Amino acid sequence: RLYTDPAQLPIKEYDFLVVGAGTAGSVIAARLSENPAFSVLVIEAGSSNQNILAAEVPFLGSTLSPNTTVTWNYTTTPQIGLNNRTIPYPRGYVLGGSSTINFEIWTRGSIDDYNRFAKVSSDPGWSWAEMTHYMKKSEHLVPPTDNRSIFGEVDLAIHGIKGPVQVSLGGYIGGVDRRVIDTTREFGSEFPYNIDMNSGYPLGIGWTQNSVSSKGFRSSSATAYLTPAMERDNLDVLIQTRVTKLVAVSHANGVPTFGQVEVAQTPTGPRVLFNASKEVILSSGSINTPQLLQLSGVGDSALLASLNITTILDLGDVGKNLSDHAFLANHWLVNSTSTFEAVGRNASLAADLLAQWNMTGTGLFSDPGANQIGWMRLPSNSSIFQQYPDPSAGPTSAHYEFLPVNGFVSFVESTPATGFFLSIITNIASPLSRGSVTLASSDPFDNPIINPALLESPFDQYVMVEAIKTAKRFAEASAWKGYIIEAVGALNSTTNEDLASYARNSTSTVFHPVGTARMTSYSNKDGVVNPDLLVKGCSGLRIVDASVLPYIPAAHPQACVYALAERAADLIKAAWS
Ligand SMILES: Cc1cc2nc3c(=O)[nH]c(=O)nc-3n(C[C@H](O)[C@H](O)[C@H](O)COP(=O)(O)OP(=O)(O)OC[C@H]3O[C@@H](n4cnc5c(N)ncnc54)[C@H](O)[C@@H]3O)c2cc1C
Repeated sequence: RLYTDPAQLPIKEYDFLVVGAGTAGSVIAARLSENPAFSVLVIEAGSSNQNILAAEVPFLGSTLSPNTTVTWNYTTTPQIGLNNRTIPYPRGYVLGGSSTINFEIWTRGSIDDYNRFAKVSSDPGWSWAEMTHYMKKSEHLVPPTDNRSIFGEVDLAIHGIKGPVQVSLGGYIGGVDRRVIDTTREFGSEFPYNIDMNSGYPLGIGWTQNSVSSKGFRSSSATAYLTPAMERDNLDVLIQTRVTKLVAVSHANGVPTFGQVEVAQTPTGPRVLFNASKEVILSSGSINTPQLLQLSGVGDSALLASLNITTILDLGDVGKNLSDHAFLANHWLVNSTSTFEAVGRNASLAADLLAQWNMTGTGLFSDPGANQIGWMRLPSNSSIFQQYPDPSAGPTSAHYEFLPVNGFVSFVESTPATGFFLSIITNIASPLSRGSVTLASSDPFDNPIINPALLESPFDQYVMVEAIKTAKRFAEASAWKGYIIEAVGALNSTTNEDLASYARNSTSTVFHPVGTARMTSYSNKDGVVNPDLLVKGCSGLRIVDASVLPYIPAAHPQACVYALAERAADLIKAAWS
């Protein structure tokens, strides 16, 4: 059942308390409540996901960020790698968390990404071979909204067909799609066609899969997992309520046991306590999970002391190791009048597209907007490897990503009033830079200090310059002749130095922070959680969200987070069966 006020809840003790009904938290709440013997309360700071049109219409998803009522309106610290610019840093503040506001791209990552998780945790359960079960368990591959034949655009054999999240190919083909595919034919050695980047071998260019249903709706962890589970008597969902502290209820031989959370609805509102008889499961995401740990006395004791917070558990890695994907949209002026600008500048066309979506769930608005993705590596003899170690997980993991879009995309500048555009977005897929999340104060309603360290490492700057040069080569294929008019602005630069300067001026993020409560092996004293995701050095507290990933996958991470949460649910069920 859904509650909006902690005072309404009939009971104050549950077997499991889940902090955050986001991507991972909703999976955990839904899977644990499958066992009627378990009672589960999930507490979400944000609002319900119901009746939010832009959270349903795939094409409108990007309008939910930043600075809306469904996002945590965070901003980064001045970024050294970005000429000291600050960047908006939204996270979902709503049931479903970031899966309700994200751009719906569905990529699993590579074999090497998962095998590295298994290696650093000494747990083969996190390997690609073992995790494919959970990837399939979370997804249901469905036809695209245009119902076209997807033969040759996806490998049906590798996908789940019964999972909660509906996954489909973009349902509106037009614009630049054919030109992108034609480029893979003409320049096949540099840009090989990849029939399915979710096979574990993502390198090359292929069709994007999205968390979008066959009826043209966003499929989020709220719609796919939480809402159906809320009919159960043993699952309660409390929204508009922030967990302000995790409380240790006992100590034995220096080991604290967590079993209580404190919640509040406003900074000065009453504090209410809930008890967990089995576990508290922290699923607040890569920013709020380390924030809440630190507020609760779990973290670097020197930092906590400086904020007058008593250390309960000295874990120096809390909030460290923040890894994110730097994002740069490169623009070309094109000879077309049917790019996304046509919709942005024509209210009656937008209204018609919305009406089409409303009536039939089809058309441009049923498509998130980027129908192909490319994953690329630097050549293995790149000079940069003489100075820096290769941060990628292995030869199947990309160093950078390509995202061609039929219009002007930017998180840094607004769309020009005239002209029609092609964007080829270049993202750093395997960054070397590492940032942090630290408390600004001991007030749980204060925003934490977020430093994703975008392009801070010279390695990442080098990769971005190589990615831009590759995008320019891509745009030279004959498929673009007569279509592309010219590159826009500093993209025209020809020296590495000028391209690096352009990158520092124009890069932002694709909003993929992970790693701030990283998983390590049982024998490793560093790290925050063990391979079973229990917090080191205490009992009763587990973390299940993107913060535990020790490295960022070379992929948009939601599919990885769903699979992680599915396995975590099995681990928790097994621990308490
Ligand atoms: C704008 C944007 C676009 C993105 N696009 C893509 C994409 O296209 N493809 C992709 O794969 N990934 C994308 N991502 C990333 C992806 O969505 C996230 O990596 C993933 O959803 C993270 O899941 P999570 O469970 O760790 O955290 P979240 O889903 O963010 O869940 C955390 C939840 O905890 C709640 N919470 C936090 N603190 C508290 C507290 N103190 N008390 C109670 N509740 C709390 C939050 O409100 C939230 O609901 C995008 C992210 C953003 C923000």
